[in-house]
This record gives sequence, structure tokens and C-alpha cells, in this order.
Amino acid sequence: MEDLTETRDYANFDPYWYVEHFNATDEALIIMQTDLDNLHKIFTEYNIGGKRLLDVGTGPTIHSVISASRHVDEIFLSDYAPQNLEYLRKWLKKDISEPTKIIDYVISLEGCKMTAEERGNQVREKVRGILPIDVTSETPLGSAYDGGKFDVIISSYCIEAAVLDVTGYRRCIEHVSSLLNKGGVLINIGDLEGEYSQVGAYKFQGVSINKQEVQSAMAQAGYTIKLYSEFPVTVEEARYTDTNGYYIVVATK
Ligand SMILES: C[S@@+](CC[C@H](N)C(=O)[O-])C[C@H]1O[C@@H](n2cnc3c(N)ncnc32)[C@H](O)[C@@H]1O
Repeated sequence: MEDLTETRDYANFDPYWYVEHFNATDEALIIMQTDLDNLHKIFTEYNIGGKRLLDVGTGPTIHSVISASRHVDEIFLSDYAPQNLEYLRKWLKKDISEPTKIIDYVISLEGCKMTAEERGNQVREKVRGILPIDVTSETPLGSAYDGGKFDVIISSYCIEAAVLDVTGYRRCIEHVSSLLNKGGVLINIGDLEGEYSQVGAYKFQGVSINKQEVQSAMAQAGYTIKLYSEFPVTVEEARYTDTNGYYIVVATK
């Protein structure tokens, strides 16, 4: 990643590059497979569900809500970067051609007989909003937001990307938690002990965080951790990040 330009400016985040590299190819599926397996398992085996789900920092990819879509009534996608929100709006209106590898893989996990287009439409039917969000703000969805709280929140590779230190990470967990109903579930997926991730010609800097720091941030925000797991970085993913691994936490508020 040496030749890339270091940035913290999400105006430099290219949604088309991201989808091409993390959703569209055989390599992308290898990179995403562990998350897809985990999300499928969590929603089927842990009996997680509810009325309203918020995906925090969705980026331009809806892979994190495919499994969830069978277990909630309403899905809200969100992101900080306007170009990612625009990409998601185009996805919702079917104004862009959607790579099918990720959805086909989830269909294989679910053992259903649908096409990727049919399963993608099932997800679209649940989407009720595509919202601007800033997890560094005490009012992440904006001070004017009065749309209510959520029963399930998913955040995948967003919170460590949004800040540069552990204190900032803790605050973001608290901000996100303010959007979750009591008794609700937070599924938080992220990088362990890495600072950079490539998107296009840029490497985006975030906080390097370890297991103890993740768990204490969750405990401090009032969560009971139901599951904490770590996974190694694949050879394919190591091309795009300096992270040592990934964590996934499932916790109740
Ligand atoms: C590495 S991408 C992850 C996208 C997607 N969730 C995934 O799992 O592939 C990080 C995302 O976090 C978003 N982001 C960065 N800063 C943020 C902030 N302060 N609040 C909310 N989202 C932020 C970026 O715009 C980007 O879409």
C-alpha cells in the first residue's frame, strides 16, 4: 500500500472501486465469505430479529443486511459519504447493475431457490430509508432526526474507520448505542490492530484497536456481550489492509 495517498477525507472514497473489489469478483467473495457466514449464523442461530434495523456506515454495499432481511420488518441503510448514499439510492432504484456473487453465496447458505435478483428485491422491499450518519456526533442521524430507535444495529468496518484513537472509538460506540432500543442487539464487526485500508488510490487511516479495547468500549456503553470471535486476514484481503485480523461482537443493550 506504500504508493497510495494517505487520507482521512471520505470524499476520496470511490464506491465503484469498492464494489468492484469487495463484491464483484471471485477474490471479493473470498474476502467477504467469513462475514457472510457469520451474519447468516448469527441471525439464524441466535434468534436475533425485531421490527427496525439500522446498518451503520453501509458504504456502497448491502452485503451486511442480506441475512438480516429475513429477520426484521424494516431496514435503514446509512453512511457518512454522500457518494455512498447516492450509490445506495441507485441500488434501491435498480439504476446500477448489481454484482450477484455475494447474494448468490448468501442464497446458497440459506438453501433457498431464489435468483440473485429475487433475493435482492426481497432486501429492497424492506428498505425504508437511506440516511446520512456521522458516528462521531452525539446525534449520529442529525439533531433533526425524530424517526425513532432501532431493535437491531449492524456496524461493519465503520467505527474504527471513523476515528483515530480509542477514546474516539468508545464515544462512537456510545453514540451508536443511543439509537438502539433497550434490549436491542448490536452486531459490531471491525479490524483488529490495523490502521489502513485501501479504497482506490487512497489508504484510509483509522484507529488500531485490540480485543480488550473493543470489549471494554462495549461494556462501558452498557452492553452484555453474547458473542466475541476473531478471524484471520485472508491472503486476498491482506493486499488492501494492514490489519492483523477481524472481530465480530454480538451484544445486547
Ligand atoms: C470500510 S467502509 C465499510 C463499508 C461497509 N459497511 C462494509 O462492511 O464493507 C467504511 C465506511 O464507513 C463510513 N464512515 C466513515 N466515517 C464515518 C462516520 N464518521 N460516520 C459514519 N460512517 C462513516 C465510510 O463512508 C465508509 O462507507
